[in-house]
Amino acid sequence: MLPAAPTMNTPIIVTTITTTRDEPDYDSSSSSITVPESSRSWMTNLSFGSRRRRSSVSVSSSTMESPHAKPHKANQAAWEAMRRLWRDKGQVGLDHFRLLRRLGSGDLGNVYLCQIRNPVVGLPQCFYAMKVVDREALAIRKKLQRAEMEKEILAMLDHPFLPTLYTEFDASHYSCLVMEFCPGGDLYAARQRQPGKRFSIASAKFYAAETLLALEYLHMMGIVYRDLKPENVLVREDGHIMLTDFDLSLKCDVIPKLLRSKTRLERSIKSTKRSVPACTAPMQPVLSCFLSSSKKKKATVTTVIRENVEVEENDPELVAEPIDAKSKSFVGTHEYLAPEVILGQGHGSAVDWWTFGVFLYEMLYGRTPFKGENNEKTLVNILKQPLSFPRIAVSSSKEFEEMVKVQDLISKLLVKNPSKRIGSCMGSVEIKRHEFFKGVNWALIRSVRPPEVPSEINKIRSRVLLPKLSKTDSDQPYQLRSHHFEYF
Ligand SMILES: Nc1ncnc2c1ncn2[C@@H]1O[C@H](COP(=O)(O)OP(=O)(O)OP(=O)(O)O)[C@@H](O)[C@H]1O
Repeated sequence: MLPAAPTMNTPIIVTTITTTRDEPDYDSSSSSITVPESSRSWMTNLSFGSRRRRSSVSVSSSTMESPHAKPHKANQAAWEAMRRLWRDKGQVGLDHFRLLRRLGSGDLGNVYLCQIRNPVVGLPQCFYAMKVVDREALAIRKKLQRAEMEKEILAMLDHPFLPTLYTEFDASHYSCLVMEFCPGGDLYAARQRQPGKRFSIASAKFYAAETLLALEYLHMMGIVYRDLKPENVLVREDGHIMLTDFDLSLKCDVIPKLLRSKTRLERSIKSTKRSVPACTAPMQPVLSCFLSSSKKKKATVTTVIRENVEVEENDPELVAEPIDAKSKSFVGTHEYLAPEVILGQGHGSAVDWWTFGVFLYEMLYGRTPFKGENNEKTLVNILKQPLSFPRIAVSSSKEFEEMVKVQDLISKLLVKNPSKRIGSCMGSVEIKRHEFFKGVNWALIRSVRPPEVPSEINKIRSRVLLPKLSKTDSDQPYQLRSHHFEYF
């Protein structure tokens, strides 16, 4: 039977019992939890097995003392300002920041726009996004470990399309995470602004390509994201994307593999007999360059070569996909849930390729593929309904060809059986090779001009016209209490 489906604006009460492993510790004390609806996101987890407690990562010491820990950000003014603040003050706390506006609220806490209180001489005044979570409140709601998992994951990340955690500290019973600020809103809002509330194929391809690279990196780090949707893809100042919100992510071990194309020997064997699938890699490297900084050793790839296999490699490919990850948690957003998540039979990294298909579909068609009249019907549709595409007008034969290609890719992503889904075997490599992405320069995509660069007006709006912190704000649960407003 399907789990109880929540309706909009009502709390979700779910009483599913299952066992999990590799979970970031959700509530295990009760078989029934109430999850307030937050945006379109919801989550339930009911873990009764043994769970590993994860210790919180001290970003303050790991990243700030070592500015090279985030090489992609090393030249950023925002990073440099934070590094100098740390160096000058010896530690960073809430009173070093001026909180300007509330940017948004989620299930775990509030996110504020902020600046360093005393500008660092010689550097531009930078904006930051500070996520503030009330640890005491989260502990009562059995969600503290979700917040800790998010912090742990954020501390690991160093990628152009993922958030940088500049610093973190505690203030009383609040945990504060200082991250990159994205002034361009999210892709859900951006889609609403498009003609017909749909992105053009070119725009969808751009956003999908950048999102794919972010997911690829996460998988290499052993992180199954599990909550892809346009609302979680933010737009940076330069128009490129930043995937955010890691509180539903699953962190697990990943053993990277180096796949090579067929050798002469294998090709001759194949001509007489069907060979093994490509994902049964004959070589298994131990890769350390993708490990978190705390585990980082030398960035080396050691290749273990299977005996009796001819060593002639043509363009070997690295595949680091947490294929063996297994979770039975019921997490995600209704319209984006993968069939295996709904069935509770255990899911792994292939859920991200399913959600990637839904994401691509929504960007192009302005709605998700299996949406029903209510959440329960949506879940039934996901399990039973065949995929279909609405007819939309195309203006040229080139656009028609592109539409055929993207539909083919979506059809391969939205395969209900996860083991037959594109990406489930070799991860992002398979998807990047699809005809739809032909011509995408993956290495230089950061230099491509994005479909929309948030205009100066938008930037000013998001900085100046966002709702001011009000009495109502201060009265809401899980916010900084009034005596903390002196910091604003
Ligand atoms: N770096 C950022 N720059 C700008 N706005 C942000 C940033 N991070 C978060 N926000 C805004 O704050 C809102 C809440 O943030 P976030 O989704 O991280 O909170 P959450 O508690 O994890 O939410 P959820 O309930 O979806 O899990 C987002 O919807 C977004 O609008």
